[in-house]
Amino acid sequence: MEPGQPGGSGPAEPGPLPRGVRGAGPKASASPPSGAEAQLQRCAPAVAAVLPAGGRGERMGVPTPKQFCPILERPLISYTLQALERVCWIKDIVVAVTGENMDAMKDLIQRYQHKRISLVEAGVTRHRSIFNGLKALAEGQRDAQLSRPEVVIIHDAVRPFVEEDILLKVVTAAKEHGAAGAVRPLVSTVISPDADGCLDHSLERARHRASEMPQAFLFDVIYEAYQQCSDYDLEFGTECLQLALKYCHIKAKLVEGSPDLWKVTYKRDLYAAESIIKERISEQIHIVMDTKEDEEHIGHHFEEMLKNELNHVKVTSGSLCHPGRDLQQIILEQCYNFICVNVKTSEFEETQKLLDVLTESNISILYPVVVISVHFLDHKSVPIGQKMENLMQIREFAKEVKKRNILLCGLLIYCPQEKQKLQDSLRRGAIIIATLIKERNSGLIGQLLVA
Ligand SMILES: Nc1ccn([C@@H]2O[C@H](COP(=O)(O)OP(=O)(O)OP(=O)(O)O)[C@@H](O)[C@H]2O)c(=O)n1
Ligand SMILES: O=C(CO)[C@H](O)[C@H](O)COP(=O)(O)O
Repeated sequence: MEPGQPGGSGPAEPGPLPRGVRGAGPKASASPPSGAEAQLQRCAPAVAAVLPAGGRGERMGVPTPKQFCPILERPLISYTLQALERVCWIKDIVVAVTGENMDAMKDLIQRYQHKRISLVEAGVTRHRSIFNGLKALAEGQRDAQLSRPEVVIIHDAVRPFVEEDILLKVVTAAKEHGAAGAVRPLVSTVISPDADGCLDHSLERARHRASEMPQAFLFDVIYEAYQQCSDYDLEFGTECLQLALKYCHIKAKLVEGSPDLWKVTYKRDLYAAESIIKERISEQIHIVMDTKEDEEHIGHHFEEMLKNELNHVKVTSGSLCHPGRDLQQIILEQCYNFICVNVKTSEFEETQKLLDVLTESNISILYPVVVISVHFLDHKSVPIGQKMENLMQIREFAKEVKKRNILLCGLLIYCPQEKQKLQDSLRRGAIIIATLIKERNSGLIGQLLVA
């Protein structure tokens, strides 16, 4: 499966090529390149990325280094790798990891099927870790799989929301200026204290910027800078752009980045990152119904209700047994939320079919997929005791599919004959569904909620 953006709104589409950047979009790989593309590819620089991931995350205050802290049960660094590897014109991604985390990193690469990754040993400071990554590229290490790139991107492993757009901008600017980096307006004013802890002076906020990542450099420039720089720089420096200026006289081009480029540093940043990811993977819901025949059935009113109530998300619908919108296509679009509306039976036949398709697709490797099996309780239903007995099987199904990162819940909608009361039940059902999808709470799996 091709990884997409971190919780992104769509599949990993290759973007435009930076002027002179070698790329291999679907067109380039499927058919011979056109004249212009071929020329572009010939004069294009090779681009690699170095990700320092050897820190201890002391400010986070937890024993696990923050790059390995789980977000929706997947380590933070995996989201960053996913964001970089979806950019097809980045040829190699070199990650600097400490010896003690090397095996964990290798497992992670295998488990989440990351591609184009090489590992190097981290250094005791961030600059030393980056330098180790650059050396591996310069020397074409890793069994000659790596080659010296023309442009190198440096990006912190703990900034998971980096988009292709900003990578393209910094690489293009680096090609022209020698170095480039993403910046943001300052949130707070920067002040200098004197030796007594009193205000010495403050900086004019509008004239300064916060330096973020990604940054990009002509490889020869940054490698030279790291070779030249002092032990003091390697020990206490925090700014790669400064090294390029100090040792190679290259004035980096500063590029405005998005607010999502912030660095996960404190515990609250993990919660913020989780919220962003949850929001992004909740943008689409697909409804599957076990019949399309009985147009008057309550199931169709419920589908309408969902479409009205969840109007901030894209709601699509289809059936597993009738030709309609192809489920495979929906999965390719990276939909992570499915509602199975069971009209015909009180069994899980249709839900089971849906779970089989989802399991086979591997879509849940990267994000937890929510499946809600909806059932109706009306005056025509089989005796309630029997119905409940059937529905309680959901516990077993849920336990089984949780192993595949699928979160299955049941929803029983009570259907009184009075129209207004029925509408209220359906609306409550829609609200429960919206909450289950938004929260993605694995504590609720296997529960049968009643609306
Ligand atoms: N010796 C180090 C120190 C830091 N980093 C990496 O540099 C990035 C940014 O550094 P920072 O946020 O300071 O990370 P930590 O050093 O882990 O955090 P802290 O300062 O809170 O300990 C992180 O991806 C971190 O893993 C690294 O590769 N090698
Ligand atoms: O801020 C930065 C811009 O250059 C770097 O991204 C880096 O994260 C700084 O690391 P540290 O928090 O260890 O100083």
